[in-house]
Amino acid sequence: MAERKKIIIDTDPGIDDAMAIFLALKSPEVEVIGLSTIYGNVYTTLATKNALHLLEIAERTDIPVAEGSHVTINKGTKLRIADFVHGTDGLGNQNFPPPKGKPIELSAADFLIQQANLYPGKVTVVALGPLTNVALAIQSDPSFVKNIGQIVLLGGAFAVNGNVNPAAEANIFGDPEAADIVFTSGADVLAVGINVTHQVVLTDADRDKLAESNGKFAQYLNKILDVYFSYHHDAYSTKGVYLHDPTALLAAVNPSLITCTEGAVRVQTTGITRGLTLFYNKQKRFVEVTEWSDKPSVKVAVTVDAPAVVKLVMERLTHS
Ligand SMILES: O=c1[nH]cnc2c1ncn2[C@@H]1O[C@H](CO)[C@@H](O)[C@H]1O
Repeated sequence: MAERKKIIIDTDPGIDDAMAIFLALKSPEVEVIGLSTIYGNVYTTLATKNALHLLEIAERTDIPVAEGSHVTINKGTKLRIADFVHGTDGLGNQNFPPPKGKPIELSAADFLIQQANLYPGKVTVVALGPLTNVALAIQSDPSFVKNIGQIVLLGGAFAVNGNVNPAAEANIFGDPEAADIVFTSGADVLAVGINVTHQVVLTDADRDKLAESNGKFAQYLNKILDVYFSYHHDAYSTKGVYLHDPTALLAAVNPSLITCTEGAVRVQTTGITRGLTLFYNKQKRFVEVTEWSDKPSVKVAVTVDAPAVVKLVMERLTHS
């Protein structure tokens, strides 16, 4: 059997994060070597508690959790927390007991650096929240960009409206400066934006199937999904929920589920379009030097085999 891809999930759990984490643990193609935490759907302290809790539910307390930044890369403390999407506890207002485990001593950024150094070119970071930890790793270790295998990130709204406002998607909006550092770093980056994840819908009928399954993960997710479904029913006119984090995770597990284009991405950091991701396809040679001119290319997902993603999510989460 081929060597399993080592992944670290940088996460802000979060209902769809919980799905992605369980999915990763049920994916034989990958080995989860750690979770690192970040604010976004919840504050970082709660993200760490939730990450530990989810590993306890999965009986995988052998996997280390590294706590990430509590502030943005520019030390900003006015964070935008999406508790209205995930519940105040981030996990569908279920009042789970606190986890028994503790995070490791290393910070998330130092953990990412350590693991990239330990397995050069072999570690994929699947970043499911704002990109502060990844940007900190890039800033504090000049060899991180070379040592990290790939950064697969859920973020951006490429040529479509955002979900925070018409310009910005939530993870990029959470720390636009960090996102711009990651996109322009020269690392092997694959961005999966909401232009793609909005095509991947878990329907009410799928959820009924989860409810009927005796699987441990299916039962757990069925409970926490209520809040996520209500939010989607209110905010969008879809009959179901968007599978943001599971889609990004599966793009890392099996890249053939998506197609990509390549070019330079910059992030707007000021004004009413703060958090906007702007992709340049490098087709036209502009007369002027632009803010994109000398920037390395990244991959941006453009299509997804949505039925295949939903099928994998259902299969792997029901048979547990
Ligand atoms: O309307 C929203 N506002 C803020 N965050 C959202 C919204 N919808 C989903 N997410 C969360 O942000 C990421 C995708 O952008 C996902 O992690 C999702 O859970």
